[in-house]
Amino acid sequence: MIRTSLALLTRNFPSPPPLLGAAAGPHNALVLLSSSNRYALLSPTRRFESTEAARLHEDENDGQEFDFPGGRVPFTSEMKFIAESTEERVSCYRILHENGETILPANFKQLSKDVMVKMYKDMITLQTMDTIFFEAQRQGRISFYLTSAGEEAVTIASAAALHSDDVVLAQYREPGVLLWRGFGLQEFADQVFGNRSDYGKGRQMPIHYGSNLLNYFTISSPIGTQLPHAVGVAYSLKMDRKDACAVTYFGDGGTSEGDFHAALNFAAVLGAPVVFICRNNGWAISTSIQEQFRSDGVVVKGQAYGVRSIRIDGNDALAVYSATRRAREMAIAEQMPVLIEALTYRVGHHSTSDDSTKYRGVDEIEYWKTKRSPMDRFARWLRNNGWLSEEDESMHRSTVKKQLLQAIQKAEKAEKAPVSALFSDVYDHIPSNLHEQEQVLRQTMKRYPQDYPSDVPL
Ligand SMILES: Cc1ncc(C[n+]2csc(CCOP(=O)(O)OP(=O)(O)O)c2C)c(N)n1
Ligand SMILES: [K+]
Repeated sequence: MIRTSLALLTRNFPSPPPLLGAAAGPHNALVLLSSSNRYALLSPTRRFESTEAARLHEDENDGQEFDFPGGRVPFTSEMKFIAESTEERVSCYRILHENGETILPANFKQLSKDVMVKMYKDMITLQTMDTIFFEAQRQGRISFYLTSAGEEAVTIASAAALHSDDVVLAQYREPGVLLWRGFGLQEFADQVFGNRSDYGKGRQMPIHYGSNLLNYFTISSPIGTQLPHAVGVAYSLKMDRKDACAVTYFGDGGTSEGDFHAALNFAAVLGAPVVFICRNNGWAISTSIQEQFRSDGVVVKGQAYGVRSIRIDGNDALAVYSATRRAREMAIAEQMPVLIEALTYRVGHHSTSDDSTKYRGVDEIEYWKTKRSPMDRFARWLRNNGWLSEEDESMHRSTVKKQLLQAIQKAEKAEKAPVSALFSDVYDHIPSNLHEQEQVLRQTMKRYPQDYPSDVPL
């Protein structure tokens, strides 16, 4: 098999790149790795072989259908364009009523109390972090912050459904996932204060968290870049035959980036085990979803790329948890991507640099905050089950608040990373142009000390 494919490769590439190895790829295709880091996919499937049998069949059915790569295509004499939309919108999977009662598939009682209670407590922690860090920014102690308010269930309930080996590539409004995985309050505080203990050594804006230990790629600001990266990660998990998947998060705005479309297609074609989770929260800064797309949201885009998809109520923690768990199982067992569109709402401003009342009504925000809160709904269900008491909840709230204030004090006092850290960690041997830049920076800092922070060690 390998020999045949190598022969094929040699035929198709006049001077093939030196081969480093071969591995089984999707649909038993062979993946050949070359030293130029390119690979060729040699599919053993009969793509363009319109077989004798198929041609005979065509004759038999009077030319009613024909064989075309991908399957048989029926003919029609009716000139019919595919409609730009369907009459009915794609329905939304939900299992928890606003009143905290489940719309019950009976087996739903199988949920673990510990997992469910931790989910809710992490939502409270996230909410507390958001309140305190937001205030710290308003007090001028940190430069920037961005909350997850209104989207606590999407991130925390989905994180709870994953395994720790699954690799997460998030946008920026998903610290809930990191929190679920065990990132500590001190680690969050060190990052937003950009001190020496921050894993990024203060080189990124606040909220650009990352953790090697917790399989969470460091956030990068440009919208959508994490999507093709996630497909690459998933494909590598596939090649290593790992029992894990990649999970990537993004907003509705992110789906207008080319990277979203490239990633979906790339994932479908390669059979990459990746779960795409779109937080459709209604707004991309000041751009509403009515201005973002004309389609029925995001879920319908999956099918066009050959990706199994579901729309869920992102404010129903149980729906998020169960759909993510199932999506993960399918992605790994069937080695394919799955798309989840979670309908939710960004209750807070886009970030501390935004005032969202300039472009949306206060009524709309209030409605989502009070009538459709993901936390209130989930808390009602937990209380109905006798799994959570008001005392537990308020105790957790005050403990977290105290711990976070301590963490902030420590993070604020901690030394910043030295100037040299700006130039390290990318190259093994620092190139000469970076050495020059470092020298120029140091000279400028000496000449204009008033323009540079005094707490950064030289
Ligand atoms: C490539 C790129 N274009 C524009 C921006 C500026 N920008 C930052 S956040 C954002 C909105 C993204 O909205 P969405 O993906 O819906 O996520 P949300 O903020 O609603 O969670 C934009 C346009 C950016 N960071 N990167
Ligand atoms: K990104």
